[in-house]
Amino acid sequence: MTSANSILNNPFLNKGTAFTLAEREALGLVGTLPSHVQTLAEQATQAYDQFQSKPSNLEKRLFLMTLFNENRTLFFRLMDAHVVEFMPIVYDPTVADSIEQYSHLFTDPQNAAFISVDDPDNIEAALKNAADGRDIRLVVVTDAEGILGIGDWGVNGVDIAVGKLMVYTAAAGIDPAQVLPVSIDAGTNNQTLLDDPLYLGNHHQRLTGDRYYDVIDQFVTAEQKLFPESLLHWEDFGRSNAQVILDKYKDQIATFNDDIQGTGMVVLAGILGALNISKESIKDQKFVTFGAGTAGMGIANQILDELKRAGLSEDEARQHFYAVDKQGLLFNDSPDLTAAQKDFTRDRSEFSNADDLTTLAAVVKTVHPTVLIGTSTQPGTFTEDIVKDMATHTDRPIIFPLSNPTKLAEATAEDLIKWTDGKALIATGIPASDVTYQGTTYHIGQGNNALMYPGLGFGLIASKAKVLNGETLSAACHALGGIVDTTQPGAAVLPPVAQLTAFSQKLAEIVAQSVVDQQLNKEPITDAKQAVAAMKWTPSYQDLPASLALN
Ligand SMILES: NC(=O)c1ccc[n+]([C@@H]2O[C@H](COP(=O)([O-])OP(=O)(O)OC[C@H]3O[C@@H](n4cnc5c(N)ncnc54)[C@H](O)[C@@H]3O)[C@@H](O)[C@H]2O)c1
Ligand SMILES: O=C(O)C[C@H](O)C(=O)O
Ligand SMILES: [Mn+2]
Repeated sequence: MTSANSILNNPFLNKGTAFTLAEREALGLVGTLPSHVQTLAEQATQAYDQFQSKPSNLEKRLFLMTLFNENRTLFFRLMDAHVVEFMPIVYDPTVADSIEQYSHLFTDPQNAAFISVDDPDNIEAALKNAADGRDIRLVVVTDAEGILGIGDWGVNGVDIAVGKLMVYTAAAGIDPAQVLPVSIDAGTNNQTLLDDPLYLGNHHQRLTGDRYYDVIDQFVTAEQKLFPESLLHWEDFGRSNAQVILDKYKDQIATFNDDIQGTGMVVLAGILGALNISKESIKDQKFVTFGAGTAGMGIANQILDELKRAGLSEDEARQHFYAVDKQGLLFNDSPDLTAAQKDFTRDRSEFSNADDLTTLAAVVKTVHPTVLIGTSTQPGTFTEDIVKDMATHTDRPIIFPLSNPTKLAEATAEDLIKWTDGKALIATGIPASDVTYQGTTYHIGQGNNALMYPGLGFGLIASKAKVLNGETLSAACHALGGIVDTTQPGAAVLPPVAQLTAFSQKLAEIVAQSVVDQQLNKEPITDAKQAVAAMKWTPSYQDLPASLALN
């Protein structure tokens, strides 16, 4: 006989006060709940009132996480109704605050799997125990070396995996019982954590080199063995590991790196949206990527792919890029280039002032970019001078300050609109309010991979994709075209988060169709759209089998 507590404490089964009298009778719950039976809608109203009474975003998040820990159906019902309001609370930017304080605020492991590099023999056991018999189709894993732009947060970073998965369910409708957040605790180089007696992770420096990659490999092997139908999503790994890991597994299994590919997709989709507004061709653009790290180079590669699809040769396409990092413009003789950066360097002989190109200001002044992307983690670096300089050489400058969270953004949307007299076509990493300037209201798209990865991932899972390739990524980037009415003055370059559910569904269908068209599905599928519809979970209470009481 299952005890009342094992049902009430199981967030995938629990209905709380919504258990009917008959269910209470059948499941051994009589007398364990107040008498009045509520509907899900009534529970949602009560919970939303409590949510609103919380004084800060972090407290709002803690309240929502309590609900999430207790009752997934109720949590997602509420998120469904308030997605625009909840996104910045459960996800970026408030998730950054919760990560920084994770060890001090800890109350619940949230059904995540915690893998320690000090205990490699138990990797499979950790995944199995955390899954607890659930049919896992989606794993988000982080080692938290590069959380957003706030650096190394060790085991605290598990919250980003939990947060990304919340967005997956809210946006695309993956069943929350089919997902697994995973933390790989490889140690941390964050001295504050190492010095903190309450820090919940391994108190030692990060494991590196072959021993680290061996742990990653053991994790992938166990993950694929236990959950052969799952998609593996990598999040916030460090710059020196993210691309290496992706390259190792991308042709073997269904996997993607969100910071590289998810970000590349949302930026290309945003640029396509911007070019729809300006009526320009992508072949006429000059791209400066400021912050040539994991995201910056993922973006450059996705745009490069688009230029080649538009008919440019590899060499011609590469001429459109100027990658800027700490050293300034990256040249083929710059020291300390990463493997990804080497593909996007310039030759000093192209510039009479090559030695002066050590700052973003000098690069913009010399190159006259039409598109400026920020993934540098350096706040305020898109200065008024730089932006005004850019705007004197192009009619509709495309400017995406994408560094997260809020405190790290290269510029605010409001300043960019003001400095360019309303000409800039903008997307920001975190949500930005509308900007009203000289009688026009400008809507600001959120250039965050959250617009893309739920639909991408769901489409791959629903179509049982063997791998994700460039063809499918490209199809997904073009999927959002037409959703925004770009003829409206002040139109955003990307669709609003308010439509997240609708466009994630469309994206998933396009991704699944691309997989099926290329015969990359592991099992036969006759109708990709139908496969997506069949996989979709909605937050409503299901009848619990009476057999639960007899287990
Ligand atoms: N909006 C989105 O969807 C999205 C997606 C991914 C990453 N990001 C943001 O982009 C930022 C970078 O993330 P990442 O994963 O690429 O990290 P990363 O560490 O791989 O890359 C950051 C790069 O910026 C460079 N940099 C640091 N200081 C600089 C300076 N003063 N001038 C020029 N370059 C400098 C670093 O050398 C590094 O190459 C983060 O803030 C992250 O939140 C946003
Ligand atoms: O997590 C986000 O908000 C986007 C992105 O993956 C990031 O690392 O900043
Ligand atoms: Mn990320």
